[in-house]
Amino acid sequence: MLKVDITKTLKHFQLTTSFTAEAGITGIIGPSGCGKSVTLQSLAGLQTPDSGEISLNNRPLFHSEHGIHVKSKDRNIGYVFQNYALFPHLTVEKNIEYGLKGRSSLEKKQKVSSLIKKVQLTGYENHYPNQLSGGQQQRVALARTLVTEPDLLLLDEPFSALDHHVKHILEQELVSILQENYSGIVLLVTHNMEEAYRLCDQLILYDKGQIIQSGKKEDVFQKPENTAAARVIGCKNILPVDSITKTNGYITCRMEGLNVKVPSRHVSDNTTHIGIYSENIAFTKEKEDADNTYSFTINNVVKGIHQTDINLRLENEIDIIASVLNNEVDAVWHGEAKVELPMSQLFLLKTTSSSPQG
Ligand SMILES: Nc1ncnc2c1ncn2[C@@H]1O[C@H](COP(=O)(O)OP(=O)(O)OP(=O)(O)O)[C@@H](O)[C@H]1O
Repeated sequence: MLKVDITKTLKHFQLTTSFTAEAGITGIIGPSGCGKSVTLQSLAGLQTPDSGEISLNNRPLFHSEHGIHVKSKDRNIGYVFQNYALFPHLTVEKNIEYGLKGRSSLEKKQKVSSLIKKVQLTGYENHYPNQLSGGQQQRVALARTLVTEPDLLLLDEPFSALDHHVKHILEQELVSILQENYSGIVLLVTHNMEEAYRLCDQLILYDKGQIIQSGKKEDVFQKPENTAAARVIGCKNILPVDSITKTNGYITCRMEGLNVKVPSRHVSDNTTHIGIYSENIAFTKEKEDADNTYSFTINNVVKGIHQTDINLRLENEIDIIASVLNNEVDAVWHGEAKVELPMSQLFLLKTTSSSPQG
């Protein structure tokens, strides 16, 4: 198990992070510059926290009070960087072999050739990095790390340098390479929500150097707890609540004169906002006076390849964004539909100290 509890003063804020991670893929997600890479670098021993402790499988790697700071090379942690950082003057084989310095020639040969097979680079042993595609370079970087049999594998935006169309394939490749060849702990840094959801088991959400939520990925995406977490996971509608009334079985949130009903099991004393994914907003003709159903006008429409974002103004002048499939846009535009905020899709949020109001 990895245990982390560290602080480090950065340029614009203090990184204060405390979490544990077990075997499987744990994703660290958050906006650009929120401290994700500094966290990985601190684990790898490339940056030194100001205080706190880090241990891996009960072995202390860093402890500010006990003066422990295990050198980077002695931590048994593998690190795959954003740009793979392969040695340009070394062949695929030599790049992978690099991590095995000091081992016998026979061991090196066996381990390298086994890894080359596993990451499907047979035939490329004598190629140089600039003769490989982005995906092949990524596999060399992964092989170079896995060959050292690390206890912890750090992946910092491993897909950011790749074209969109190969990303999906390589993601699945990465998952199957890891499933077949690695049983340790993986920390994956990304700011791509879809990627995080597809690849990770557990998630840690960051904002300005703080953990704002963590847990099983399904829970984090389905039940964001605060406005900052909702923003990080890509919720486009985070609406301020003026007051809350509890009634039997549900609560009523008042927003600028509009009543929104929410199941009471979600209630929390310090709720400040309601959130709903734009994809979960519904349009309805039948339920004229149904709960959470409102008239609207359309402010503007942004058409994507498959999906359109419709910026709506509700009857009380609150603006929300609804995402609909392109072939459903006409029905919304020309119909006499009302917009519905389905009760089961709403979540109540509190404001965290690190998240801006509104
Ligand atoms: N040693 C350091 N001392 C002070 N500030 C630092 C140090 N290292 C990094 N920073 C700053 O800390 C902030 C967080 O950087 P970090 O690279 O961890 O962000 P990130 O979340 O990984 O961002 P991105 O997603 O863009 O890679 C940045 O403003 C960076 O300039």
